[in-house]
Amino acid sequence: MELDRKQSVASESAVLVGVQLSSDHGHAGQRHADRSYSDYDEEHPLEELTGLVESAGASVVGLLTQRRDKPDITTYLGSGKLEELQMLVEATEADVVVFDNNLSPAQVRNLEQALKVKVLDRTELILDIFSTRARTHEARLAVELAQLEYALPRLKRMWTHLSRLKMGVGMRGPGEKQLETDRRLVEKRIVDLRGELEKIHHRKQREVEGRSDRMTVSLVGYTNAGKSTLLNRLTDADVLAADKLFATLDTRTRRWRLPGWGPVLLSDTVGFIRNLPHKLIASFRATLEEAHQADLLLHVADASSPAALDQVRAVFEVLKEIGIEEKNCLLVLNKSDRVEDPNQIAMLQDRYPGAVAISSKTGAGLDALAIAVSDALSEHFVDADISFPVSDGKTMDYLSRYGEVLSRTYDGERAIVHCRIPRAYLGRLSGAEVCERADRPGAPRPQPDAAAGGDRPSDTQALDDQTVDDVA
Ligand SMILES: Nc1nc2c(ncn2[C@@H]2O[C@H](COP(=O)(O)OP(=O)(O)OP(=O)(O)O)[C@@H](O)[C@H]2O)c(=O)[nH]1
Ligand SMILES: [Mg+2]
Repeated sequence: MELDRKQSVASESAVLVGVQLSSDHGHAGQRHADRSYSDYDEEHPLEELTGLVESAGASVVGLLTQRRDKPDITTYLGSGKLEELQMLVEATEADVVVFDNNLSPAQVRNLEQALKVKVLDRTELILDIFSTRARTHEARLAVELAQLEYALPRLKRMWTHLSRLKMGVGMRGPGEKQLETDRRLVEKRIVDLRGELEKIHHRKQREVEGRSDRMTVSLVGYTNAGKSTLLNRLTDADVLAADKLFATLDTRTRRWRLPGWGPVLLSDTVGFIRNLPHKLIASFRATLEEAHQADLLLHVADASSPAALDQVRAVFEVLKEIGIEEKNCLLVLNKSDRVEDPNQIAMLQDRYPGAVAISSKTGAGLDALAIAVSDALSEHFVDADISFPVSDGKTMDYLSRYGEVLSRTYDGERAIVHCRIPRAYLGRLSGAEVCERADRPGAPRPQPDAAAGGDRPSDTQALDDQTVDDVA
């Protein structure tokens, strides 16, 4: 069933509204739904919303902000501010008003009546962006579920929309009976979608578990931080990276040959955002399965953003919400080439010791990143001499494919291969003798880049990168 929601904002002109609430107001019920503003927001209150609106294909023609203790129950804004907004909408001939806050169905209805244009809140805007980006079957189902769950309490309003559009103002809307039928249809579809997504999630769980003998690293982070660009850079993948919020909605996994260690699996994931609607996170559970089961999370942050600290915090919050905050996690400060304030990186590293500064664009810092990842994963690897009959070509192939072969010697009929390989892979070797080296010197150090800010480690260049899981 397709809901004719008419909520897409593509190619429309938008006025943006942000209401800054005192952070400690005790307005139960609405408190959690509202986004909390930070110091950064006070300076650039609508910058992120502008990015979202532009990513949705609309253009911003006006901005309006207000500070309030708590939202007005009928229109969110105070009455004086609402008049100001009416004038702004008229003057700019805007098609739509987008709120940075989350609105109740009644508030949207009242605002639309007063303003005579479509009104969207932050969640609806994010859902709109997601719906235009979803490519895979799974992502489409996840978005549809989130949209319907959002729409259910708002069905009446949608009908009002349709009646205005199709029958003209003043015509009678649908009867209660029609509304009830629709509500039941939507509820049924929600149940079906949940069931279908649950099945996909189980399938995905088994799929990811099936790879549990491989080292897996997941890229997570704020939307637009550069996760896909980093994946592309490290693995020669061809994943869409774009200066848009929520460019990636589907997980991709590629093989990354970690210099000195051998290949690990690297996965891209959907970006996070402050106050990501809870239902949306739940719908994308299957997509986040990789991150759930990863041996290491690379938390990619845009270090050049003035909001970097807030964004890092927001990502940690979402990780907590989806139950994976305790994971082994390495913070990656990306876009170092664009950082203007020389203290910015130091400030972030001070706050998050061990964070690695890189540029996915120029390749600077990728050697240090490889070392940090090797260090973080080193407990999972063995450094060993593996001996097997010379005639056993299969074992040789296996070691070259899954490990990092450092030397090969022969002793009569036996080959002895010095190799670094994930410990879990050893179980697959039959007929080979494994002698672990006790004096393992920690994680191996790849050669430093020739020039600072130069190219990525040469070891990653001549790879047989392989698509492990292309869900497109
Ligand atoms: N200057 C600079 N730009 C970068 C760097 N890394 C990524 N970008 C740019 O940042 C934008 C976003 O990059 P993506 O890789 O799509 O970001 P993402 O984290 O995958 O974003 P979503 O999929 O939307 O969550 C693109 O325009 C990239 O070219 C970097 O190191 N330096
Ligand atoms: Mg991406």
